[in-house]
Amino acid sequence: MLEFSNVSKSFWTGAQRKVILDRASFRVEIGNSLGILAPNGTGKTTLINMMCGLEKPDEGTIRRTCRISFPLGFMGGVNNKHSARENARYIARLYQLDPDYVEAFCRYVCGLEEYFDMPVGTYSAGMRSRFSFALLLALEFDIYLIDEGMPSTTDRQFNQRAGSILRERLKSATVVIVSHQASTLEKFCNTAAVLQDGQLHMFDTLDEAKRLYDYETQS
Ligand SMILES: Nc1ncnc2c1ncn2[C@@H]1O[C@H](COP(=O)(O)OP(=O)(O)OP(=O)(O)O)[C@@H](O)[C@H]1O
Repeated sequence: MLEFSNVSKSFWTGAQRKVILDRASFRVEIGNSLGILAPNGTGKTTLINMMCGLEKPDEGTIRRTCRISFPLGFMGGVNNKHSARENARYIARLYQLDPDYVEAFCRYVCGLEEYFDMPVGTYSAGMRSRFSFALLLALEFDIYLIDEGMPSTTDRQFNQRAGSILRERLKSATVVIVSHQASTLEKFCNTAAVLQDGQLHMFDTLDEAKRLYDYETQS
């Protein structure tokens, strides 16, 4: 379970205070995937970062009673000077997993061939996103955090391989996706919310959330 209680977060821009969350309370239960709709620039990334602990709230408490992933695409834990192989083995040790397994899994999923043994700093953006996606799938979490949908890579084989592993994983895992468009949430979420003026409005269905979101973004 992931729980926000009276959480507030804002940024001072020099000219004004940008409010992201204003005493927001909500809970994500395991088995109940949540999609959050919010327009660009309103705080989706900040919210996801608070969920996994990359960003601290100004006030309130965030309780995590299960394994919560880093956001899909996050490369903060990856060292560019080291190869995917070295990074995969190092991160496996941090998570107390078998380095041989994590290395073999990532090598198979991301299909980087000889680049898997070359420094991550030499990778293209698409190769980096394949590696970070493979790493996320190798680590097994209870709740997966996804910012704006899947990484878009042009490698069809990778998309098929990673997509089918993710679909399998999501049968037993829970996902929180933040996006500015409802179509990204449709495939994965049972419940939905709209982030608006610092409040997270929760709905039982995506259709209900869409009605508020469409009304707000079109008015
Ligand atoms: N450290 C910071 N200092 C000041 N302002 C910040 C900081 N981090 C984020 N912001 C501002 O807070 C707002 C929300 O940022 P955030 O990246 O969470 O939004 P987002 O909804 O994910 O945006 P996008 O959809 O464009 O990716 C933006 O206006 C951003 O400029």
